[in-house]
Amino acid sequence: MESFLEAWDLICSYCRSQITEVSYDTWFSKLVPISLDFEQGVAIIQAPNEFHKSTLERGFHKCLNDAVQSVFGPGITYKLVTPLAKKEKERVPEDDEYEYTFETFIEGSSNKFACAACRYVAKEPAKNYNPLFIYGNSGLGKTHLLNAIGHELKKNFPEKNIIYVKGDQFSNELIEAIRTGTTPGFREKYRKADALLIDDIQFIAGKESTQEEFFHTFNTLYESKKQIVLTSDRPPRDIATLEDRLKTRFEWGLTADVQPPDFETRMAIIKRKAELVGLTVPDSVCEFIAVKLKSNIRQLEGTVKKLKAIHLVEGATPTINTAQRAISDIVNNDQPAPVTVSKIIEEVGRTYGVSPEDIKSSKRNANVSFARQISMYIVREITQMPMVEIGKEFGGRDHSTVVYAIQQIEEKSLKDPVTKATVSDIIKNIRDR
Ligand SMILES: Nc1ncnc2c1ncn2[C@@H]1O[C@H](COP(=O)(O)OP(=O)(O)OP(=O)(O)O)[C@@H](O)[C@H]1O
Repeated sequence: MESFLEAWDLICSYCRSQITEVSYDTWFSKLVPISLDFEQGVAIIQAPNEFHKSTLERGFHKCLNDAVQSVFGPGITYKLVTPLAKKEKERVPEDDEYEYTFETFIEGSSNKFACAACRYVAKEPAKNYNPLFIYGNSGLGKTHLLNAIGHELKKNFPEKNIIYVKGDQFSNELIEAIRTGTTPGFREKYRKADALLIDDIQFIAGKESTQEEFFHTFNTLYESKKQIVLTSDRPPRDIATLEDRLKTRFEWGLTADVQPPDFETRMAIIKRKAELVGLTVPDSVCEFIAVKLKSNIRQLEGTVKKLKAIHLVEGATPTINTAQRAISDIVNNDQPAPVTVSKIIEEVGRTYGVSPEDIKSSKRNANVSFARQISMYIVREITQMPMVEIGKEFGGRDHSTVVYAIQQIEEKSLKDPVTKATVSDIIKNIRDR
């Protein structure tokens, strides 16, 4: 027997003989053998999701364990893992995951300036570059750099209180604090930070109370000489619905951008990522990937991980062919998820502090009606759905209500630049997510 994949057929046959066909098809047919570690005595098997994994562990542990031992002998057990969620927001360390530190960050001309600024801030917080504002397109390393600052600050100043938070998480926490009457606690938490690192600050734009709260948090921290680092997909002046007083403040310190990496940097990243997952990739294959994927480091990394998975399952050394396969998988998986009406309603609701249920309800309070009209307008704008269908999505409303709502927003956008900018920001947020 040459590979885990061949042994896997035997494990499957064993399981099939122990349980019903329906159970087998439902729970076992979607499992993927990942690797076998004789030293640790464990066979790693991938389940499609957490629900699948826990059902197997609860209901079929004995069957799977017996199957693994009948093939590999006693002493070998199994471990179920699930794939990492796409564009995962909270980092979950996995076996082949590495920390987001300066050591694992590859520098090149496209990010040299931003990286130097981050290193400086981690060494000399709140000295010269406060706030530090890093911006650039998706997948170019902003989150990585922000976390690297966090790690380094912790190392250099273990006693300091360093807070890392996403822009939308800050906003959600504030909404929850207002709902539960715990805003003093919320304020205290953020205003007591020695360094506040906020990822994707653009998500607070257009949200009135979040911006108001953040304005005061910013002032308190800035005046008491605490470091603030922000990341965004755009420079402050291009965040349309960000209040002017925040835009100005964000530009008080240093603004640095990260650009797509050049060829040499892409090559270095591919090689380093391969090294980190313990995979040898021939130079010709690295070059092939670097020529194909130019604008997103997340995709470079995904391709290397995919090559590693192919290597583990098929035992194949990476070739141009396998790289081609890995790239098309990654690029296809990286396509944005289709925009749904619920996603639009959710984003509008978040911006205006109205719940999605209220937007779809028959409530007529001014703020709810306005959020509903905006939602209808954006649904039409993004999906081009027929008016009748849009009406159905909003609690079975008549198509004339939708026509009226769209007219209202069109007129208001012409007269009121804030509405216009808010709508375009919401659309951008929805498309970027
Ligand atoms: N210069 C680099 N060296 C090594 N790894 C990098 C580099 N740039 C990005 N990466 C890796 O690429 C992946 C995506 O990077 P990251 O999440 O930091 O991007 P981002 O700019 O924050 O994207 P988004 O705006 O979509 O959140 C991460 O796994 C990160 O480690």
